[in-house]
Amino acid sequence: MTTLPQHPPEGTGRTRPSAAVARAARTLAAAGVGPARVEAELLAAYVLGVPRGRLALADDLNDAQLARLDELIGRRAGREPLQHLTGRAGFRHLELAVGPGVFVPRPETELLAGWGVEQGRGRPGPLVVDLCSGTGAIALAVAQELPGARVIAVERSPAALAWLRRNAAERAAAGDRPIEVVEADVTAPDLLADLVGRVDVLLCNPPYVPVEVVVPPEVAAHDPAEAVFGGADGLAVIRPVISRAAALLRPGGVIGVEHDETHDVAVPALFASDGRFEAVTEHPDLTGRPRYATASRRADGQHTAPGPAWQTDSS
Ligand SMILES: C[S@@+](CC[C@H](N)C(=O)[O-])C[C@H]1O[C@@H](n2cnc3c(N)ncnc32)[C@H](O)[C@@H]1O
Repeated sequence: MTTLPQHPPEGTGRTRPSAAVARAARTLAAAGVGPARVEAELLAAYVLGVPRGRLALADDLNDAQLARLDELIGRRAGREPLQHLTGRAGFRHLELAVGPGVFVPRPETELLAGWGVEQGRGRPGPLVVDLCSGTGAIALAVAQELPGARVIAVERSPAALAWLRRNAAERAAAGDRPIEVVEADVTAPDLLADLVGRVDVLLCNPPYVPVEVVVPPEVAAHDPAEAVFGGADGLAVIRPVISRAAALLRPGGVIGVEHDETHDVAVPALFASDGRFEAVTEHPDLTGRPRYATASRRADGQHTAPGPAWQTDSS
């Protein structure tokens, strides 16, 4: 006969992970935070120091661990971002350090980074620039997935730069090719002056939410405003970035810019009307919402008359 292990009930110094997770999930669900079960599991796994997938096999929580989980669940119910509680955010194959003062990288941006990686393949020793780099998510993903690339990350915020430098150092210590960090305003007309006509792939996830838009509490209270809001129409950073990209890119070089889901016409139109780009394409994210626009610097390096045409990537 098989004897099942007996687990003591809560209040006796040990609590089964399943019981702790169930209670935590109820608290999060009541606060309207979610997916409650997933987040409860992630925080319980964090407290126990195990991967989420090993939670069912983990030891019971002792009183100190249970108290720690209760504290974290309370803060999450108060809308502190999950990634600030654990101090890490997953992005493609990376685990980045995050916290107050820096924008938490979002899953939808993984698509733009992946597009950049694909564009860099086949170009010998490509020069890749990540504007508005934040944690360095895009730059570091490219550096990891394109080991032959020279990658430059540009950021203005001192607080974000501290996280960016920390992540860059962590990844270099882990063996990835080091990236170069530049402190600069991406809207400056002379941005990266020594790279004019030399950049192969330029990627940018700028602040793009129109200032009047009401954002969720996690974003309003914990993402820096300068990382989120892009002026009255949301295009205040994108406009100068597109113009400067036309100077920085080599003929045939490419650019990808993430944008607000309401800008599926406005951003392609900015590329088309500049006259120095071709192959302007709008891309959806995994939920089907318009998410980023891409374009290629005209191979002849010349201007065209402003053109109206762009396409939508429906693949
Ligand atoms: C939406 S966050 C993107 C961060 C990161 N690239 C990512 O995808 O997670 C935008 C970033 O741009 C930075 N930023 C905003 N305006 C800037 C400017 N004019 N020059 C340089 N960086 C700027 C913010 O500090 C923030 O880190």
